[in-house]
Amino acid sequence: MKVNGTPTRTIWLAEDGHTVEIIDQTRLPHHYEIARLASLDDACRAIKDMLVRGAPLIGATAAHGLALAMRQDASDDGLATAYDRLFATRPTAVNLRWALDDMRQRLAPLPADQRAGAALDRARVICDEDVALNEAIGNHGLTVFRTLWERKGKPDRFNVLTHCNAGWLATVDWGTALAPIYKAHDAGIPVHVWVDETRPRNQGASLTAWELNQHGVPHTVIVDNAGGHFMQHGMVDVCIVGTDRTTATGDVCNKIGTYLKALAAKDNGVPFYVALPSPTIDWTVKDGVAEIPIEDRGPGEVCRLWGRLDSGDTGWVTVTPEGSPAANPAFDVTPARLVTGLITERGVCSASAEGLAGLFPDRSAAAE
Ligand SMILES: CSC[C@H]1O[C@H](OP(=O)(O)O)[C@H](O)[C@@H]1O
Repeated sequence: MKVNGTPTRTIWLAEDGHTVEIIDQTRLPHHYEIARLASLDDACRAIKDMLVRGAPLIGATAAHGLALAMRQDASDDGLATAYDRLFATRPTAVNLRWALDDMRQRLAPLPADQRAGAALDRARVICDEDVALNEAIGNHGLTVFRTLWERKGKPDRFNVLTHCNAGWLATVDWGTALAPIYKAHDAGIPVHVWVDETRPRNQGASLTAWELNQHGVPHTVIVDNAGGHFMQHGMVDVCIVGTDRTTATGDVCNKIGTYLKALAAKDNGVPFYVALPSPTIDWTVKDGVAEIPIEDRGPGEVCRLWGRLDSGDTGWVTVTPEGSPAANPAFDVTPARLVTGLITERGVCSASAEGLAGLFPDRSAAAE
């Protein structure tokens, strides 16, 4: 996508041909800053501290982290250590495991002196494939949105509600849940987006709103608790979210609060779609609530907010009393029964084992 009219991605190879540059998402929306990753340590910190975030981008950054690690220590021990350190950064997004497993199985058979080059080549392919997957999701999602909009008589405003940030900032480019929004907007469908702020890290207020501003998409930032109210009043035509891990049976793990949005959508007859690139499917898991590890990011994100102060400086504000405990599960699981459909790069299917097996017979069979 574009930033101030200039095409860009969220992660790219620096001019030196081996270090990596990223958009530092902890500084948005008030500062657009580029950070450089030159080592395995840099890549681990970028993922853990959420300079980069979003399941596909976490995977892409981990792939580049392995490539940086192979320049430092391409031995078998070096590969194992890099895999383990990157894997330990964040537990929920399955793209992290997918990318690390993909890289390891390609690097392990190689002589140590070939690993750094091969890792960089593969990391580039993972990034390019992510862009293609997401644009395909955008195209399939456009068809869903156009059908819904036409069924409503082509109103002069087509209201889409989204949670967290599953835009191009969560991927290498295009995004997943926002890709259909961009495609619909560009196709002339009068999209308006209700942007859930998404406490505690405010990925919606800080990142989705920033993205939509950059692309000129009409939107309104709302508190997380307002979505059900707008649905009750007929002001939401469709919900679309991303996912960090979707099970082989269609249970969807996503940012905390997604489950509550899906419950409200079900209660109000609002279609609830999930944008799902196939590397985010965990074919080894069937019961999302029981089996998906939910990251706990600690009380600090609940007790403090980062933003621009009235003075114009940016900084932290504490919003809870000293000594009040806080709980901070970063994700929840929406059962498949609450999901209208999964929008994948291969098309749209029901949130079910049959639906996913129908689109991905090769992957489903391999997981049996
Ligand atoms: C397209 S994946 C986006 C996904 O990742 C976000 O989590 P985080 O910002 O903590 O990495 C959120 O769950 C989004 O839906």
